[in-house]
Amino acid sequence: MTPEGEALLRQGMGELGLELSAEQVEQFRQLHELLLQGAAQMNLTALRQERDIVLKHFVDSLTCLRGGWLAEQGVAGEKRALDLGTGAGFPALPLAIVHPELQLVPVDATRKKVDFVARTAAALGLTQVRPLTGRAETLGQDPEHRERYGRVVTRAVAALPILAELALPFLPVGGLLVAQKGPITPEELEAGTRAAAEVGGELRTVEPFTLPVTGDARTLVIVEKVAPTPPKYPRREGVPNRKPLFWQAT
Ligand SMILES: C[S@@+](CC[C@H](N)C(=O)[O-])C[C@H]1O[C@@H](n2cnc3c(N)ncnc32)[C@H](O)[C@@H]1O
Repeated sequence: MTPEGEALLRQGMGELGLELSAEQVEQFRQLHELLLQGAAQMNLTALRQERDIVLKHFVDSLTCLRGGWLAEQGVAGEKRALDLGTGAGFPALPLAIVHPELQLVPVDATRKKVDFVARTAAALGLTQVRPLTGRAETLGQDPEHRERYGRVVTRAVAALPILAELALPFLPVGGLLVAQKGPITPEELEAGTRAAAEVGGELRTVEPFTLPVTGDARTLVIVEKVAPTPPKYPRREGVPNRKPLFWQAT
């Protein structure tokens, strides 16, 4: 990472209220390098420019900390958080760098992405990160994972009605889904609210905000689990996407 990249990282994190230690900056530098190496070998991320990686992966990932829904309450209560559809490790890896006390389980359906996340976490010394290959539909029905995570965080994975069905089964009553999204339409929000209710969730808050430095529009959606998820959810692999609850598949 260039000195300009490092300055941008510090500026962006500063705007989120995070002051990075020299060790954390070094971990982000390594993450940047490994991401570029990985992207050269496989289809890992569309972002290749340093500025984009710093702002749209690293800083953007940590916007899930807004409001304290994830880490503060997560640390006080249930310490395990699942990152649903982590891809190349976002938000899990930046989150693990700034919150080493959080036990993180990044999950993705694509093995080669999960292998990358596992190798990268090991290289960065992030021993609390335990990546897992699998589909949320299957893991969410597995007693080893169902209702076993205090928080589910997810960035840029699916429309809210789909996320509700995929994420809520992992939470016990009282657990929270923290969904990082771009701008959200009233229709998606309405369908998401209905879908959440169907699987035992209640919308807590919808917070529009802008990404530091770039000013890009983002939304943080928090759903609380208020009742057990009916056993039929999540439906089998592919169905939540093909036939989303209360929502038209696109
Ligand atoms: C657009 S990428 C986003 C990756 C990452 N969260 C980020 O923000 O860079 C969506 C990821 O979700 C994964 N995914 C989508 N549906 C999934 C499911 N049902 N179970 C597990 N992973 C899923 C895909 O394999 C893909 O890697």
